[in-house]
Amino acid sequence: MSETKEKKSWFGKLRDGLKRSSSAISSGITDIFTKRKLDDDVIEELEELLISGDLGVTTAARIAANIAKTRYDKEIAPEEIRAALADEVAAILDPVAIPFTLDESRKPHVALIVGVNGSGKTTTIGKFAKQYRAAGKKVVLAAGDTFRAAAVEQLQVWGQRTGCDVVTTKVGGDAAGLAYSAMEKAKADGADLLLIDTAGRLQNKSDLMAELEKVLRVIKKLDPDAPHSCLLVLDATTGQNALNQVEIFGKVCNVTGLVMTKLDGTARGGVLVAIADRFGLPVHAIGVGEGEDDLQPFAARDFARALSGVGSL
Ligand SMILES: Nc1nc2c(ncn2[C@@H]2O[C@H](COP(=O)(O)OP(=O)(O)OP(=O)(O)O)[C@@H](O)[C@H]2O)c(=O)[nH]1
Repeated sequence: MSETKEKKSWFGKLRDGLKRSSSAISSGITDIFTKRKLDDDVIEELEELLISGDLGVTTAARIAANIAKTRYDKEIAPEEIRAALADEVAAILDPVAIPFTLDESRKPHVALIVGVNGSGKTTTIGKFAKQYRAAGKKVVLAAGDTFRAAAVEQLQVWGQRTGCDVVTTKVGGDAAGLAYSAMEKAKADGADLLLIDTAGRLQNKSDLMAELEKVLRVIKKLDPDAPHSCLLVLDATTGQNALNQVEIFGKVCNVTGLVMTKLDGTARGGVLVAIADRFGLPVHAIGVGEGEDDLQPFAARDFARALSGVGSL
């Protein structure tokens, strides 16, 4: 496939995935801006539209004000507003669109994957494993969500599918001990990347903190610089709650980057803009489906255009 065709199909997929997020914003813009001058009422309506699209109160207000700056008191076509919105959103997202990179000097590069239950951690690990295996890297997976037998099995399936060894322990086993064994194995095998799955139990915060802290302590015994990455996986469908998750996990571990999953079929994709604006953490990748190829590097401008409904009419 040519590069342009590949890019186009990826943009098409992103646009389709974000359809529910973008159609409300896009048709809302048409409703607000058809045959009306951009005055204070219109600015307020635009702001409300962006808030309902999960962009967050502060971010929505700033974007609406920026768009109004050079257009006040003029009749503006909806397409121009959509394009201006895409520019504003891209300006927020551009600085955080940073791909996940493997530190080749580490053997292994240790990445801890955190996030609440069901956010898509295991699936994301599988998708990353596939990408790095395809690039010829040796990858080891650690089934650190020892509480759920299904989570361990799910990771084993990904291991088989991608040709990666999976380190497991018995159900209910010690997650920190498991992480230690996985690191020993990854080191002995000369692995390039160790992806450690963790249990996500936000409803029981103190337990979660204690367990993650223990995992971190134990990993550092084998490599004081590890984990070299701590990736927080966020489920886009949780909307504004994702902001709390960034705060809570940020208190437990030094989150180095974000992956946002389930951007397909949610109307809440705008939350990524609110998160980028508030925390400025790198967004490495986004998930737009359950399949193994549905994890894509985060492309700020494409996302901004898809979310704003540019090019979809
Ligand atoms: N539509 C869609 N589904 C996804 C995506 N990523 C993950 N899923 C699905 O979300 C569900 C939960 O994903 P998991 O990877 O099991 O989530 P987890 O965070 O490991 O969950 P626990 O093991 O319960 O902590 C699964 O059914 C996945 O197939 C995505 O980008 N889009």
